[in-house]
Amino acid sequence: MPLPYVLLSAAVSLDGYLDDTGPERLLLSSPADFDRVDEVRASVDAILVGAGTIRADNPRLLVNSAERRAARTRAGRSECPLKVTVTASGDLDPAANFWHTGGEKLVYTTDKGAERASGLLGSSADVVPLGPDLDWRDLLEHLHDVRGVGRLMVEGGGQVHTQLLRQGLADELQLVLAPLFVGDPAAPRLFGPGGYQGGRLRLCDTRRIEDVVLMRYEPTAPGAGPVPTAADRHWLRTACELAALCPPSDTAFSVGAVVVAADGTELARGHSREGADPVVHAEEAALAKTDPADPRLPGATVYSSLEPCARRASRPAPCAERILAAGVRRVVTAWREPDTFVAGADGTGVLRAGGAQVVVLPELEELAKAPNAHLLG
Ligand SMILES: NC(=O)C1=CN([C@@H]2O[C@H](COP(=O)(O)OP(=O)(O)OC[C@H]3O[C@@H](n4cnc5c(N)ncnc54)[C@H](OP(=O)(O)O)[C@@H]3O)[C@@H](O)[C@H]2O)C=CC1
Ligand SMILES: Nc1c(N[C@@H]2O[C@H](COP(=O)(O)O)[C@@H](O)[C@H]2O)[nH]c(=O)[nH]c1=O
Repeated sequence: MPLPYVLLSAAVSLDGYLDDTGPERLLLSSPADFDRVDEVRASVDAILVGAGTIRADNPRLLVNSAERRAARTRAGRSECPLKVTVTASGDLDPAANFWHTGGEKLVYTTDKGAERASGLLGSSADVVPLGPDLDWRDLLEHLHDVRGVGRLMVEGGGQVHTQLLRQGLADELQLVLAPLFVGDPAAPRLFGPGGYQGGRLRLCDTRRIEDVVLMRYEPTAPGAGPVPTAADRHWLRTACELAALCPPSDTAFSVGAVVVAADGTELARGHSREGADPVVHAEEAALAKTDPADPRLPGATVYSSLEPCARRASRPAPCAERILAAGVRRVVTAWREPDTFVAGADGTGVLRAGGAQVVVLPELEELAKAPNAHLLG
């Protein structure tokens, strides 16, 4: 199911704290950085904070620039993004600024929390119970499907950021490092203890903004099971984009593939008809660049814009078999093979019979098909 693009935004001290324990919100960003945050707010459909941040900061979470609000209105959007919070207790102060500024407000909670939140807030917000416990994926699906949110900015606090990152639901982290120390172990930290992705995140961008530094990171570690993560979507999109590099053909699909280790390290990438080989397939080209003895292959994921082939005339081994032979046991793809060249090709079936897991992301199917439009009639 498609989910919103989830952008985590936070500012931290040099010792990793989000705030101090004083009554006022600690300003970690510089003035120009707060303006950057305002620009990001103006670009999104919704902003989410945890109930802890509403209690601690009493935020308004508005687009502060009149020009940016006007630009949103001109584009047919609401002046300010939808404001969203999460609570299990339902214990929300009805006098908080959150409810009395900006446009629509939405509270995600549990069945139990909903009674309390609805009683306290009345008509100030839509209260949506998500069952006995709050599942983040359900929340994001609801935001996407019911509220039409394509891009979500999450402005903390630490509990919320930690859960979204650990559950593989964050597409991007925009982190600002501020040149000051908090030094109080009772203060809230950005990320709490627990299991995170192995390996390193990808550093996409850094920017000096007055005396703070903005770092943009993307999680890279593939998901571990049948449920796709934000990193899975990222890598599959990369595979789909690689297909644009294929020399054109009227007799074969244009496909891109990437092989990624469990810690998010890219092992190889390839595309159809790469180099001087007029018949090579994307997965075959990518796997040819890996070392068959690489101990990371059994834990790796192959991303392929089109389902790996099950039969082919041009070479003895189809890609589904090559993937199994390489020891890879997880494949993520956007598009099941149509009957255009091979009737009833079922690479997914071959892979599953060989013990590999195949995850299909239909939301990227159109992107995978785009360089093949001339073949699809
Ligand atoms: N420097 C920065 O960029 C930022 C700093 N901050 C700081 O962070 C601090 C607040 O962070 P923190 O204390 O971690 O609080 P959070 O804002 O992360 O909110 C935590 C609360 O959200 C609700 N919640 C979280 N996860 C779930 C779930 N899975 N199901 C249901 N409800 C859930 C709970 O509410 P309930 O208790 O009602 O059940 C929980 O207590 C403040 O001091 C604030 O100033 C915040 C944002 C940005
Ligand atoms: N302190 C801090 C942030 N805090 C965030 O800003 C929110 C308040 O925004 P507003 O309602 O516009 O005043 C607050 O609830 C929290 O999410 N953000 C940052 O980029 N940098 C900072 O240093």
